[in-house]
Amino acid sequence: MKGYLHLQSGDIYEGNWNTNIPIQQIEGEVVFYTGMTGYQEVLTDPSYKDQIIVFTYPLIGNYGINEEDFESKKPHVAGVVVYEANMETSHYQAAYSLQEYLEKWEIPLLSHIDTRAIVKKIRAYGSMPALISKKQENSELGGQSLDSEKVSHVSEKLMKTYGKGSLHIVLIDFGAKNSILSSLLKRDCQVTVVPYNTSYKAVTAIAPDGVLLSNGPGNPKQLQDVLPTIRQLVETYPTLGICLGHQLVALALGGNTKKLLFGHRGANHPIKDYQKNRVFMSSQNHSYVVDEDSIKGTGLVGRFYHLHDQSVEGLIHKDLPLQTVQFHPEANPGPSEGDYIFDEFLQMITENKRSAALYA
Ligand SMILES: NC(=O)CC[C@H](N)C(=O)O
Repeated sequence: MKGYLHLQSGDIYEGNWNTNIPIQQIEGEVVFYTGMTGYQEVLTDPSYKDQIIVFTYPLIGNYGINEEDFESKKPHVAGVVVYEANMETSHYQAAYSLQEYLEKWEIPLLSHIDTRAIVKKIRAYGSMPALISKKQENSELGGQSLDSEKVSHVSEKLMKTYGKGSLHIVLIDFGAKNSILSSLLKRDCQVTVVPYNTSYKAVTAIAPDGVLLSNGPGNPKQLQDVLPTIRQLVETYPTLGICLGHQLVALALGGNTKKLLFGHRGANHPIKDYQKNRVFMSSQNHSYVVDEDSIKGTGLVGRFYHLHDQSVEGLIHKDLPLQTVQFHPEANPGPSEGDYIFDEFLQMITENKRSAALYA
């Protein structure tokens, strides 16, 4: 049957409604992802919560969905728009086709939509509220607040410890991707994942060697309540902030964030690391960025910048063992060239322990 994508700009795109689900219509913020592969990781990355994702690569679903590459327990996107959806799969690990997986979770999949036209629209007007509907007329857009707080819906509710490694990291879960946990576990860490609103006192009771603030959905300014805790944590423990975690560190130390017109979502975003004087490709998924002018006087200094728009892609601190990145060093999907950030984080912790022992 036919299905329609209604944009807030008034444009309506006709395509095929592929999923056999009871839902007639869903609302979300429409954004686009430019990577050729990695749709399984994108669908299950909690940072995409409530977004309608347009895949720009024209053939999605070829290798199906497997049991291994999930970034969380379920998909978080509101809806999926593609040009051609492969309804069969061709991969020895495939457990579901794209269509079967989205049906299981009652997520609409629209295909044969002119995705290039939509991307041009989003690039001109920005990411905007949209509807996927079985109806062509009468779109009622904007009923649900798209800027609502989303982290509390995706963060784990209970603490849990993984691994037996030599350094103990507290991973604050704002909607963390599994790959962040596995990036630490494979580097000989023990990791305690804690809910996003865990108090400073509760973290100190765990006595970790370092703290990692995870990625997560929505506008960082919706999370004012956690900023005092983050400030205390970065003043106490070596800290790494990834994506939303990076934005929250900037806010906690007095900086500001702003929304990009259409964000960065893809697997080939070029970053310059001014400390190492090198350029590498990164995996990205964000709408918000730290405002460069706002970090003056906070102690934070820009280290990584995006080569397309010169936006801030990572910070270090003048005095504290604190580092943050806007891109995804854990990748998945995407190139893993930025994964030296995890090695630097663990090195920072080891050095911090050494100097603490020296002055004890
Ligand atoms: N991947 C993330 O952590 C995204 C951070 C934030 N929700 C943004 O869109 O900018």
